[in-house]
Amino acid sequence: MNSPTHLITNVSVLGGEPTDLLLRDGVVAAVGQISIAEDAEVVDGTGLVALPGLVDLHTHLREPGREDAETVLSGTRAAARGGFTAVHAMANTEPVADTAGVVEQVWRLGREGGYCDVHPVGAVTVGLAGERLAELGAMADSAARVRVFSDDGHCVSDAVLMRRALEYVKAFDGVVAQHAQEPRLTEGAQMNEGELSGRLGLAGWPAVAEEAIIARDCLLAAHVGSRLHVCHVSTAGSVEIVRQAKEKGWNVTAEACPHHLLLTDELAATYDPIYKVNPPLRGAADVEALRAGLADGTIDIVATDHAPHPHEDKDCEWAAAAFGMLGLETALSIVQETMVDPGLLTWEGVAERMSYAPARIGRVADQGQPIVEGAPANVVLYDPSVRRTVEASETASLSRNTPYAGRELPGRVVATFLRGRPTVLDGKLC
Ligand SMILES: NC(=O)N[C@@H](CC(=O)O)C(=O)O
Ligand SMILES: [Zn+2]
Ligand SMILES: [Zn+2]
Repeated sequence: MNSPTHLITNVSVLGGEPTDLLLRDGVVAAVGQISIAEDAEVVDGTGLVALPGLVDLHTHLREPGREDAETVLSGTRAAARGGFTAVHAMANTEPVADTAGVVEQVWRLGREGGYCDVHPVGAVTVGLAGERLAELGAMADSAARVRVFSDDGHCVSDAVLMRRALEYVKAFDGVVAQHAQEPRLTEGAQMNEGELSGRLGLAGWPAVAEEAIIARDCLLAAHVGSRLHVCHVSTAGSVEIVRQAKEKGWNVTAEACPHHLLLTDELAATYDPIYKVNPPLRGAADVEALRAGLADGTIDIVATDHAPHPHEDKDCEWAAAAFGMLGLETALSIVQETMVDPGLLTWEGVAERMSYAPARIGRVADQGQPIVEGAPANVVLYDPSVRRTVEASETASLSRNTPYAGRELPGRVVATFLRGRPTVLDGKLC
């Protein structure tokens, strides 16, 4: 696609001294003092931070099957508004993304939309049923070039299947992304297990149900010499297990979600299912451990777990409501609030955890690169100085289940460029 040349003036690349950026023919054509570029559209970058296009390793797009909740198009528009230039689309669609045909369909829809690259995640087991391995090799060899495999929404709880999946993906340098939830320990679980779940009369989801699977999978990954990625780490104990695995040199990576960096289980006391998510919101000590783990690199990345649900699946009593919350359009603001503003992460650190590292883990070759001459022009312009009140109705998502409605958050995505083409300008979708 031919895109106009853009000259971004006086912008701070990753928090550095203000400079100019020329985006031409899909690449960063020049960085530095740029005096003239007659053919360029000028974007005033004063006060803005330029970051590499964000890469999400964990997004639910709901197409095929639940197009009432989200489509590839609506979800990638929300992604662009959040500063993302690539997302990994989770496999728990209807039908499940467990064949080359389905992953190619999702990949193609992403290309047609043009808002954000879509890298489909392949299911580990047929139908997410946890019984037989899906055709991992065929998905890897397909046009979608799948490298991340996950039964997310479900845990691959059978240790033999998990071992086989870890062994199988080595052939094409893939990774198994585990939704760590021991099923027997979480039957009927509704919220974090603790004093509060007892008081509220909601069945508890204990930390050990997450930690036991993470510990097992780290051991399995080490045993077969494969790559493991841990989805949505939510407890202090999980951070500790991942830290130990890394100290042993095992090939384990982990993600934290914005909501687990900000919100705690006390919100369940509202009985408002907007706060119902899997894994559940945990305690303040867990939030603190996640932030510290993300700061020191134990937790490699931030992933949104953007999980759209239509109002009929959320506007009901807590026990009947679906698990999950929106995340793409607020992720960067929450990372600013919880990590950058308190001094736990620099903008350089944000680029690592929201762009470079997720692209590396997902083996996305053409994204997650520093903003230097010759690099693909995947760039976000972000204004960290403003504050805004989140309005659920303003989302580009087809669903409205943001837990931040009415909350004031810092920062705003001003522009997003995908290979030099603006997907967002002046804060508006192009
Ligand atoms: N996170 C959630 O609460 N829900 C996700 C599934 C998942 O990520 O496990 C969904 O698909 O809705
Ligand atoms: Zn999950
Ligand atoms: Zn998920």
